Amino acid sequence: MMLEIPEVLSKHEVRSLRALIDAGDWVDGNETSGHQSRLAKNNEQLAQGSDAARQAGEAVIAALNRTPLFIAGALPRNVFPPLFNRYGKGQTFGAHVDNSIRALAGTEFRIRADLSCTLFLEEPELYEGGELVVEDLFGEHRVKLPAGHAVLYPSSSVHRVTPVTRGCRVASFFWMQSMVRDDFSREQLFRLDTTIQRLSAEKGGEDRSVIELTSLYHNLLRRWADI
Ligand SMILES: O=C(O)CCC(=O)C(=O)O
Ligand SMILES: [Fe+2]
Repeated sequence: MMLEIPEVLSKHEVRSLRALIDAGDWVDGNETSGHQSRLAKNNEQLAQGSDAARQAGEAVIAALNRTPLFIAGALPRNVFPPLFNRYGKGQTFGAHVDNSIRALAGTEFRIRADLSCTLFLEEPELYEGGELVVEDLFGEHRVKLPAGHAVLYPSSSVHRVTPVTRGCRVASFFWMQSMVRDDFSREQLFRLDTTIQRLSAEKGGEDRSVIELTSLYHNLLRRWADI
């Protein structure tokens, strides 16, 4: 499932985050690449482990944690510390698949990447190109969102970023392990969750159907979740 998540960050928060990361140290993006994606990747990344990256990453995590749509769609178990990238004119990231396992060098922390996320940090009218293109059985999905908005997509998908031909695309990107590993099951839970919320707004939380569906939601989550 692909899911757009609007307004993870307000415009004001985007500006503060940009001030922080723009002043940081940027290095060749291949620092975090797997073997195959190294061939396809041509961008820059905020130096991993730098103060700016750590502080900015914490701000992104805090914003995600207060975004109900993110929690409902991702059912996150562990989020890899967010990274930051930018693509100037001519830069691109060709078709690749994200590594299945992500480890944080020098620590015990590692996750199975179930979901990938791009949080856009530049307004779309300020650069040309730089679309995230995610492939699935239904075709190609092109995504370019306002600054502060994010998209979640399965880490199992082949995806790419089209060449930037004007301006500079800036984003935060990261991977997460979900409590529900299977993309199909997670999507059914998300659809059930949003239906319950809609029904509950119409009929109130005490409505018998709302109670039954909520029970179904939690019983399926109980069955499928690893925590
Ligand atoms: O820049 C993006 O939106 C995606 C980056 C990406 O696919 C990756 O780093 O694996
Ligand atoms: Fe990727």
